Amino acid sequence: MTKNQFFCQIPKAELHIHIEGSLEPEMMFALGDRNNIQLPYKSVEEIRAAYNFQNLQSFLDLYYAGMSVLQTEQDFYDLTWAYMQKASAQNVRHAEIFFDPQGHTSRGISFETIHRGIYRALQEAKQEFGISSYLILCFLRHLSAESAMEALEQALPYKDTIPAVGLDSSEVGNPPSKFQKVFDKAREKGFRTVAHAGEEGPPEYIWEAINLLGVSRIDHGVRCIDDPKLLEYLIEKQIPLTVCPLSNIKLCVFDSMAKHNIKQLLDMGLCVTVNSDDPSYFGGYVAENLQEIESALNLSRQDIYKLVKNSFQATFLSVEEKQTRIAELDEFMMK
Ligand code: HPA
Ligand SMILES: [Zn+2]
Repeated sequence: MTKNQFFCQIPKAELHIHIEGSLEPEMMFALGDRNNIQLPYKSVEEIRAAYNFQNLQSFLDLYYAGMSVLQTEQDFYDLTWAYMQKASAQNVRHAEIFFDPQGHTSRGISFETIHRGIYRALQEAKQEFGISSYLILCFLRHLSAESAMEALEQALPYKDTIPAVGLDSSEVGNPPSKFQKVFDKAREKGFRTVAHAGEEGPPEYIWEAINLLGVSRIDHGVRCIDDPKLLEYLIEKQIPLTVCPLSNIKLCVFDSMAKHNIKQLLDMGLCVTVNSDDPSYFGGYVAENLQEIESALNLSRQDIYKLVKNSFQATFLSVEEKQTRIAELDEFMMK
């Protein structure tokens, strides 16, 4: 088995994927044509060439512009189905998938249209590929808390199909505390919570996500390294971090993969997991993320096993479901 085959075939979970960030340039063009939306690019190559980012915001500007081609239920279905096909090809057994409804409702698209398209693709992927999945509604933190509250209200009729809410978009200047009331209401309604924190923002934002938003996981969280007390807490409570290595390099969170701190965090005993974030924009799905860190950081087979096992442990699946998937992983490792 080649390395490439190993990383594709090892059974895994993905816990940090923005479905809108899986929009490949080819589909962006096709949907633009289908919906008569003019893109500021002449070709797929030109789109790929534009993906040179200096920081999170320079990426987000293109990410929100790219979303404009998503108009109909079928568009959301096609986007999600393409991701699930890719996930199946990389033996993702379970995915917890972010979507950004405010990025679409602000363009006049109904919550129902977005949800129906995405959810239908997830149900079909369960049937066809046996991949289980959960949806996580992300609030856009550059918008107001009132706007987030409105998105939460819109989601209530779909509560049974959206087990958790999260927080994404421009981090610095938009701390978790801004959304405390929204997250209080979400938890009261039975949603679990997660939040992007400590990607570009300081460790204090990670503390706020834990103490004010009651999160079960931190998305990114790599800047916890600057706060020894926080490291101790994350280790003791085994609060998972959904780390996205290729994203961190593309958005200049680290200068190079050799300087990424994921191996250090793993060795310290944190529950770190590997994920793709926005695979179309950052140049790789979850298997490529695993393979890149393996070679840049000299990871052992045991390190890879631990990272992948953590990914199942950190899901919102039941204890029994986790055990079943970890048994499948153990069987693969013994082959
Ligand atoms: O990595 C990210 N960080 C914050 N917001 C995002 N929205 C999509 N991807 C990201
Ligand atoms: Zn993200």
